[in-house]
Amino acid sequence: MNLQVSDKKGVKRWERVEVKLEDHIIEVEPAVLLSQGTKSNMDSHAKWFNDYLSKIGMEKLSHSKPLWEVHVIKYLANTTLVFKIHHSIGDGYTMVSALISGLKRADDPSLPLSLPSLKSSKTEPFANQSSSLRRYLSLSTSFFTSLSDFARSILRSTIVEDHKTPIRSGNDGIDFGPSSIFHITFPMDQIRDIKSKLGVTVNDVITGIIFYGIRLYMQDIEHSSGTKDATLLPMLNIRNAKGYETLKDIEKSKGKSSWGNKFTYMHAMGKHFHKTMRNSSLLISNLVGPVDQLAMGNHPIKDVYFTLSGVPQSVVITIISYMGMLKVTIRTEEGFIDEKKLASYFVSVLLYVVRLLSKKSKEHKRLHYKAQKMELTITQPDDWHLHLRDGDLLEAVIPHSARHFGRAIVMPNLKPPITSTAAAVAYRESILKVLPKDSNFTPLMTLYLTDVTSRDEIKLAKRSGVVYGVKLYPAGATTHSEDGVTDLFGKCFPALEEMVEQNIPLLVHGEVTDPNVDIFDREKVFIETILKPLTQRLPQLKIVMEHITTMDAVKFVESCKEGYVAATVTPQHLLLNRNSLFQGGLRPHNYCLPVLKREIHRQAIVSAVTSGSKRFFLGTDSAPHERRKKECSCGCAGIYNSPVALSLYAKVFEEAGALDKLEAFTSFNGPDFYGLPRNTSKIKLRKSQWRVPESLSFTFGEIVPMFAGETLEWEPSLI
Ligand SMILES: NC(=O)N[C@@H](CC(=O)O)C(=O)O
Repeated sequence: MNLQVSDKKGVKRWERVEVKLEDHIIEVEPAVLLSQGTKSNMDSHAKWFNDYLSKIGMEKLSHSKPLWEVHVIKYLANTTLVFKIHHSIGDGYTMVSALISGLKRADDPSLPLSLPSLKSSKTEPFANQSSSLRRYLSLSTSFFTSLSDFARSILRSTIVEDHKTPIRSGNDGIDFGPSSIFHITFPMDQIRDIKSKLGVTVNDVITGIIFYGIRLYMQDIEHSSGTKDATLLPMLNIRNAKGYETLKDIEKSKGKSSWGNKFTYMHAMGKHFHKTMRNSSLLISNLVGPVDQLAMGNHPIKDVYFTLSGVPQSVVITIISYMGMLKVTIRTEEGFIDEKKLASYFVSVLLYVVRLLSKKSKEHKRLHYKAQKMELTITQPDDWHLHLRDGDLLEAVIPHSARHFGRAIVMPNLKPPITSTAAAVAYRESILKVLPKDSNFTPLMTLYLTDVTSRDEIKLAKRSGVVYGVKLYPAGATTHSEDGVTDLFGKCFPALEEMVEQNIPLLVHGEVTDPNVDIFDREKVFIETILKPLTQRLPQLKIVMEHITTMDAVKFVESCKEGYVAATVTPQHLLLNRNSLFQGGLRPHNYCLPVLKREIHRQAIVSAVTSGSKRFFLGTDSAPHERRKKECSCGCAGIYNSPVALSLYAKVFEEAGALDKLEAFTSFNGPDFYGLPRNTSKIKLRKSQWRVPESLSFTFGEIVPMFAGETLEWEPSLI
């Protein structure tokens, strides 16, 4: 082993020295520290381990001995080895080769290791299309893959410094400052599937996902950062090796790859490189690891990852594949990055790409279907979230729902609210009384949950046969929610337990009411602080998360057990983003609660409903308010969409190339979740243009419908 020494003239050279193992092997006993552990040993170990990595990352290797250390950490039955190796000894490829040389396959030590392919695939269904996704993914790496481009980028960032952004603090001393490390794991199959569909490389896919995720994160933290300079420095495997070589082969240079730090060698401007790193925002490095499980002696290796320390960036991303999984390790400057949020963007982007591609492949089949089908016949839909109001307003709006929908879950937020079964029965009578003649429309009633709703009331509701859900309005969240819940986990808990017994779903307006929480974050915070604990405490409770508006809600619903948690989705949250509130001026008729969100959230919801998942179904949240109550200094929240809802849902599914999924969303998933029979009658959606009226006039005043004055393409009619 060599040690770097300087002679009298200060010239540096390597000198061979004897290795004293005891100077390099450091045994650590975290168990001692764990005696002061907090809530659970596992958590405190993870925290301890993170801090330990941060600490050893901050310590420079001693130059009085060869520049490597192995830290041996024993925790319960597991042993973790941390190899800390100076970059002058070798680059990642060399080091992993060296490591692998001493290891064998866990299943059969006599078999050679297999590596996944890095090359772009031959099967490229979308490769000939000018797919923007493909261009985007390959652009993000090919930008750097030619040496001249890379050199130019190095020169550029040697001189020009990136802006300070949510991913670049620009602080001095990040290199050896404290850091946090966290991981995300992606299945390689998913990455490979994207790679072959787009005809790009695995590197393209990974870097594309990370680059896009980073941009979304930046914009989320500070919207204006979307236009700021942020240079991504990918240090991808440039050896193009077909497989890992043994240490001996590399040493004898028998192999195609030579020992050493290839990365620094390739970029002859090594001395500029540190500056380049300092001026740029993000470093990504990836390695291909073996597909098979490795073993050290008789001990199978569960997990492998690597990271870089002494790097002057606030975010360093290192990636290695192992046993069919891609382990992404994200090392961040401590206290500067919201790592959970960053990780959730990477996951969301991956899911988004997967969905988009699966839709695209189905689109091929559907093109024919779409061209031919100028008329769709589907089972009559139901509306699983509807405000019918009472009195004149009820009489005015009921024909619009009754015309096309078979049933509707009728919201109880009247003045006063429908808090008892007796009130629900009476409200139902008044709805039936004003139904248009010959209408088969069936109102499904709901109770308004309050802090005093009793177990007996829930039992009565079930026995009545007309109540199908209990609505949770957090007090003060939306229109007529003043009498809503203030103590869900306390005063309301017996009623919730009874709902489990009676198999009555809880219908949730999912927003916190804390005025200190930004209005655009209220759904997300509600999920974290209310819904997640609720599903943990009452896993058998059926929950419908009403009118979801965010990617977070999609992820939450998808993470829950199917059949227990579902969501309704409105036309406005599928078609509009928050820009629609301010287009050319304030747009009160696009104001509803939960308020419209960013485009990325809209896209996530569209992907979710058009994916064919059974967890999402139609709920218009059609909420009529008189024009004068919307166009005033403090306008009501609520969009009136009953007359246009079906046309708009059809538009969304058509644009997503998913018309074949429309019927399940409008007519199957809802009754299946509620345990009710599907409708037997049919409706027709004809592709013909019709104009939405500017407003609807009644004796008491006007209501402005959603998309007033606009032309829509799908026209529904009962058969
Ligand atoms: N959606 C709305 O913005 N308003 C609804 C109540 C609700 O569902 O939040 C209403 O009753 O007006």
